[in-house]
Amino acid sequence: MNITIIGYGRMGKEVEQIAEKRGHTIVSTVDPVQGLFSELSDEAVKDTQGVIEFGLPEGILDRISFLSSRNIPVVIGTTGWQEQEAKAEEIVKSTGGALLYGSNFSPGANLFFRIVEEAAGLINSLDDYDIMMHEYHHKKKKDSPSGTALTLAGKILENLERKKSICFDPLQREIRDDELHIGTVRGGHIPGIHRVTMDSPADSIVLEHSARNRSGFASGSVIGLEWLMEKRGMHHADSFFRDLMES
Ligand SMILES: NC(=O)C1=CN([C@@H]2O[C@H](COP(=O)(O)OP(=O)(O)OC[C@H]3O[C@@H](n4cnc5c(N)ncnc54)[C@H](OP(=O)(O)O)[C@@H]3O)[C@@H](O)[C@H]2O)C=CC1
Ligand SMILES: O=C(O)C1=N[C@H](C(=O)O)C[C@H](O)C1
Repeated sequence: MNITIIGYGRMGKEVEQIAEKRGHTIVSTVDPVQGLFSELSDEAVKDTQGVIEFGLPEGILDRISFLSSRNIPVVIGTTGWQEQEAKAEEIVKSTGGALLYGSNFSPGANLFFRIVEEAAGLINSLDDYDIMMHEYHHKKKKDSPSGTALTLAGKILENLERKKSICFDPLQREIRDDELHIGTVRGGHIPGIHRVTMDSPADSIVLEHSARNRSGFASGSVIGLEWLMEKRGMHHADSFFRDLMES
């Protein structure tokens, strides 16, 4: 398949390598500084069959609208735009395009989401256990908490009745029993660690997903684009990984 990469930074370059290994061709890159094209245009996508974006949230709805109205399927890994998801869905629906969005495209993290959902559900009847989250990322990361942490938190809130909302730093008060605290740390070169701790007076259970590098994120996004080619509408990575894990 002929692919355009939007956002030619750490992830864009990793996607290029993995896509080529899977037999695809990168026909263009769009990035204000490092791309063959500095912005999305008809010229940038003239030979393109599908797009993978790992960029910044600014202008994301314009890019979705551009691609969807030209019937070019797009996989979006960019995080930090969750409040615009409903609008994106409307755009894709009204223009008849195809979009796959996920805060974390690594198969391991998606397996982790399912394990955490199950664990959160199990402690519904074990009131002694509180639950909390930590995430660690490299110092260049722009959004906080990470998209993955917000996805995980959403899954915990859906499955554990006593948690009703999320809170994160700065924290200058006690945690309420119905709050899920997310601690975020930035530093060094960490590709991404997400930890869920269930803590009781007697013991502590720690579940953790730790990315060794960015290859998992990139390969999931490329396989996600292959999956999306047959589809229309806006899809969440959950549906894609459910298909992958259950096939
Ligand atoms: N879903 C997933 O599995 C994963 C998601 N991510 C997310 O992907 C995003 C990118 O991460 P990463 O590659 O590490 O970040 P980088 O900063 O290395 O790369 C982002 C690139 O996008 C460029 N860019 C900014 N605005 C635009 C635009 N409008 N059009 C095209 N390109 C643009 C940036 O240019 P400039 O630097 O000049 O601004 C930069 O080169 C983040 O949101 C991150 O959270 C990361 C890993 C996995
Ligand atoms: O910016 C990153 O690096 C990552 N971003 C994603 C997120 O915000 O969850 C996925 C992964 O954790 C790496």
